[in-house]
Amino acid sequence: MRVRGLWVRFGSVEAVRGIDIVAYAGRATALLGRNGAGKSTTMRVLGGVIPPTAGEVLVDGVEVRSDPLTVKRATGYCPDVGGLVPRATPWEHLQLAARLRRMEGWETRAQDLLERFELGDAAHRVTGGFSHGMGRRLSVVLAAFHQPGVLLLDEPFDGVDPLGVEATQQVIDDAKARGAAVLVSTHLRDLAMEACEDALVLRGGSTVASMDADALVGEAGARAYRALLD
Ligand SMILES: Nc1ncnc2c1ncn2[C@@H]1O[C@H](COP(=O)(O)OP(=O)(O)OP(=O)(O)O)[C@@H](O)[C@H]1O
Repeated sequence: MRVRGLWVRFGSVEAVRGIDIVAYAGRATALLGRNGAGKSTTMRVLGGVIPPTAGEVLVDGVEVRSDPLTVKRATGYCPDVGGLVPRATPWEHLQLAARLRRMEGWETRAQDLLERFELGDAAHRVTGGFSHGMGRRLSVVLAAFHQPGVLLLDEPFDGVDPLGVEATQQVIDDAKARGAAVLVSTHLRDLAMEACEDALVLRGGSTVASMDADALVGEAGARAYRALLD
């Protein structure tokens, strides 16, 4: 996936100001930055939820504005908030996703993913009654379900317990192993550095650093990251 000069404006607010991203097959990139830096807005454009004001987003050589449906098919997107139907169960969410994508034999994978995320017992409970962490876990399951070529996870670890974090890391590893490009937006630098090879730091809608994730590991990484935020 390649993003060139992405610009997103909401009225007078310039949420994203000319970001470039290259996400490689089989690798994960962490999207970091303070509140309001433009991470979720970037993810929303890549997930096909909002159009870019300017710039180019290419997924497998297809431009999002000219063919948004193909790009949506190729991506799996876990939004930072929302995305779940309160009156539907996890199983119904997966069933709908499978039908829309004409997936054959989806039931085994659905069951396996729900169990990996310890949602097996809740498979037939409406999501309106879910805790925050359960909702996050289901959103990751839904993003990864159809084994997309681009996996977009916006705050996947937020409020998720250690077993859920482990399952999410596993989903990221599986996606990389089958050659997907993964983008993870998060405030949890340590977890991001465990899962990602590359890191991109945003500030005020622009990229302030693009680096090897190793550079942001541990105490030295925390200091380096802090310095980029000021
Ligand atoms: N729909 C919208 N209308 C107006 N302004 C918006 C809209 N969505 C985002 N913004 C603004 O765009 C900027 C970037 O927001 P965004 O949600 O992308 O940041 P973020 O890096 O994801 O922050 P956080 O870490 O708090 O989730 C902020 O100033 C925000 O107020």
